[in-house]
Amino acid sequence: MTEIRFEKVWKEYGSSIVLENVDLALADHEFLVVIGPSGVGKTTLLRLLLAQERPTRGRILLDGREIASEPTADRGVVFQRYSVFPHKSVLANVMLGPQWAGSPLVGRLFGARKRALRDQAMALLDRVGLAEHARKYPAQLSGGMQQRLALAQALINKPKVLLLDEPFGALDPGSRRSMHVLVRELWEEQSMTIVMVTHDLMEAFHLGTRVVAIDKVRNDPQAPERYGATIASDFCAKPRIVRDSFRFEAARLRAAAELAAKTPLLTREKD
Ligand SMILES: Nc1ncnc2c1ncn2[C@@H]1O[C@H](COP(=O)(O)OP(=O)(O)OP(=O)(O)O)[C@@H](O)[C@H]1O
Repeated sequence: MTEIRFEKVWKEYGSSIVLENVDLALADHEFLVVIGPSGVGKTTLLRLLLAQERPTRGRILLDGREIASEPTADRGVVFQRYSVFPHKSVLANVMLGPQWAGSPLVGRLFGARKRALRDQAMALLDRVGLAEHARKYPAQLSGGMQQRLALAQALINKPKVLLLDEPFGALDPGSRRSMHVLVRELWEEQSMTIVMVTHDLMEAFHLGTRVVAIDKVRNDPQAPERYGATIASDFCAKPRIVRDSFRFEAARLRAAAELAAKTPLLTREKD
């Protein structure tokens, strides 16, 4: 069970308000996609969930408890790029997190523990289609393969929540499609909650069980930092049985068209 709750969350940097009064409740095993214009605060929302940032007001609860002030293994993350270590082999990249967690002083495990971790990492690499590339280095992999590696790296800790920050943004359409399938399968198999940021509206509605748009509902052109962004619309595709029905498909297309009609909301660049 993993429930996430944002309660009147604000994030301010000095006098600049990035997020204001964000209220959001996520049920267990939700696949939430967050969309919104560039610079509005989507990554900030993810960083708050990761505990890389603290709310300046309000609180974030994970299963009823305020989230730890340090990032912990129950939340994995995949960024658009650069989330793998270039000087480590594919296999070593996947083993790295648990090695540091199991041996904080030297970052290495030995004997049976190391063998068990290696088996686990190889099984995961097999699952994401990289088993035969285990000895290669990230620079020898395609962009799509590097993102598969980043996924394996995040999943080795069995996170309750997987955070994806535009994970497919740099991929060609073919790699994107195969990553969509993989992420949906992993989400089903591992019963995780996923929170993903994307700029791609169709991707959002294709993958998510729920899509929220964040934007500034109040705006002061003279002082753009005076107001923060909050949840501007929330499309919930539930119950899940409806999700795959024609009725859902019609609703999904309608909602996507409505949001697309608000194109300025999604394409407006930061002033
Ligand atoms: N550490 C920080 N100090 C000050 N301002 C910050 C800090 N981190 C983020 N911001 C500001 O917060 C705002 C939101 O940034 P954020 O990266 O969350 O936007 P985003 O919606 O993810 O943008 P994009 O879609 O372009 O990636 C930006 O105006 C950014 O300059």
